[in-house]
Amino acid sequence: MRTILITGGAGFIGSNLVRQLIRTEQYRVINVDKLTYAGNLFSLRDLESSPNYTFVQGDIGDGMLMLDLLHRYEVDGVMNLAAESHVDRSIGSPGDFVQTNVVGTYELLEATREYWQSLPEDKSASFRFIHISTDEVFGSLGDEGAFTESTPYSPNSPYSASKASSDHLVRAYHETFALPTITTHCSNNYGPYQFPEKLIPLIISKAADGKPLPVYGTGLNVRDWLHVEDHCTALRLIFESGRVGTTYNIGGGTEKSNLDVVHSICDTVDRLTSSGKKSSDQIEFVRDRPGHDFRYAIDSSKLSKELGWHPSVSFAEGIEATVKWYLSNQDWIESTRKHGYEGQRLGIDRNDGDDAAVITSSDMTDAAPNQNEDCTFEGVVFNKLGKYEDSRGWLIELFRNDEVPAGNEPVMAYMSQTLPGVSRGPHEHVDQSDLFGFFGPGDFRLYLWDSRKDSPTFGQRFTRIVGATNPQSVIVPPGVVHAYKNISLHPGIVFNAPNRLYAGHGKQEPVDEIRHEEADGSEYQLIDA
Ligand SMILES: Cc1cn([C@H]2C[C@H](O)[C@@H](COP(=O)(O)OP(=O)(O)O[C@H]3O[C@H](C)C(=O)[C@H](O)[C@H]3O)O2)c(=O)[nH]c1=O
Repeated sequence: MRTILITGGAGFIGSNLVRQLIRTEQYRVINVDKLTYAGNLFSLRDLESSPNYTFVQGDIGDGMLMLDLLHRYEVDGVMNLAAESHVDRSIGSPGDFVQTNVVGTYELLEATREYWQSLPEDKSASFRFIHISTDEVFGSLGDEGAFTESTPYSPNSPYSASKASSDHLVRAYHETFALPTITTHCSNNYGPYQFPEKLIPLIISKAADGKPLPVYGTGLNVRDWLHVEDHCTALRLIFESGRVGTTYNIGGGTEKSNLDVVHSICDTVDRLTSSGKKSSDQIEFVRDRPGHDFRYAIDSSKLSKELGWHPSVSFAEGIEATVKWYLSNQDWIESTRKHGYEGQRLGIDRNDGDDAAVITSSDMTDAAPNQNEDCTFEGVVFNKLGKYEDSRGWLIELFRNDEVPAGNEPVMAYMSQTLPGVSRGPHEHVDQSDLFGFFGPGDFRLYLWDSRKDSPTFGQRFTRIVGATNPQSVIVPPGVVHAYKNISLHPGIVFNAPNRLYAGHGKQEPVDEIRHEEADGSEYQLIDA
């Protein structure tokens, strides 16, 4: 039995690979994963009791930990799947990609080199370092042709540039130190356990929930779809018999335009849910991804000739099984939400430079149906916050007492930071009105409920996305229950200037707050739509 250290084994491809390797009963797997937003131990709960499976939480950038694990478990090979992998996120926060994909791979290579050089000859000869990369390092194709192993690198996104950099490091460690490395380049994977920010799981979830289906640009961009199970089989074969110092392309041989993929998903969702609706009516063409590669296609003939690998799952079977899996694994989808991602658009040009999660107007409609409607609750006043920018930075006027409606003039001010996915409230005040400022960093979903029995809008709810992408102030009068949740990927800031002192003069009086957070069966639930 060989022991493999899999990095990123709690991610999409990683967790499928861990499961496949354990199933063969020929491997012991040490899974080291940092558990970022995309790493999910829920994906591997069926393996928790397996004697051949060990999980360690850790970062590939922690070279000491990597070295310790390699020695402690007497590892026979490394398969490096730890990576930041979402192109849209790399537009908002390229630094995370450089850190994990470039610096992390370097630290892992260094630890592996030191360990490998300490091995006895027989063990060092059979040792392998497999680096899992992407076809995106080759850039974009026109209408014709396919990427081969000799296609020159031409990465277009911070994501693909960071993967290309890591590929070069891996190659250099082979050329310079003779570390037995192999690099693989795969096309777009799909299948179970894929984080629902990627096209296929995103569209399945939104189609099933009756939400708008965002298609970037014209929808004519082409991807070559590879079922994750086929990808993992190829990785296993390459680990066992691949030629050291070379690279292998792994593609599904299934080129499809994004629009075709979305239509296939819609048809499958409609058939499987027997809803009688036509999900494709929900398709919305939205602003294109910056630097959007037009077409990817992979020539896997080297892998087929040398190792006899061929994809075995057709797109028709694969998409049917994948849609079924997502429809019947709602608990897994829920488990991905704890880091605050709820299907919002990522990766549009940043408009104020402070947040990766940037939401377009179409997402706002999607996430909060009344985004563009006025709030009709008496006394609730929204105000768009203007940002004055110059070469030094920006300035926002949060309120002016010559503009604040009489009776709401602030007497104190404070700011709070709220972590991604975390909410504050719901609560209300008997006497106090709040004057909130949401201007970033962070985007918040603000919830208001009118609980004033004598109000014409009594019992109604209003939600709006406010913050970095939609800077707004809002006055919330007494009797209006309010809550907000940070729906972005970074800590967010909220300003508040109430018209009453917290706990009164000298903090000697009762706090004016009716809290509904803990109330059982409360009507004030933070439900998104
Ligand atoms: C999320 C989303 C995507 N798209 C388009 C953008 C692409 O043309 C296509 C697939 O997008 P996705 O982000 O799922 O995947 P790629 O950008 O092709 O990259 C993926 O495949 C390679 C190999 C990797 O290496 C990446 O790690 C992996 O994320 O659908 C939309 O039209 N709407 C959407 O909401």
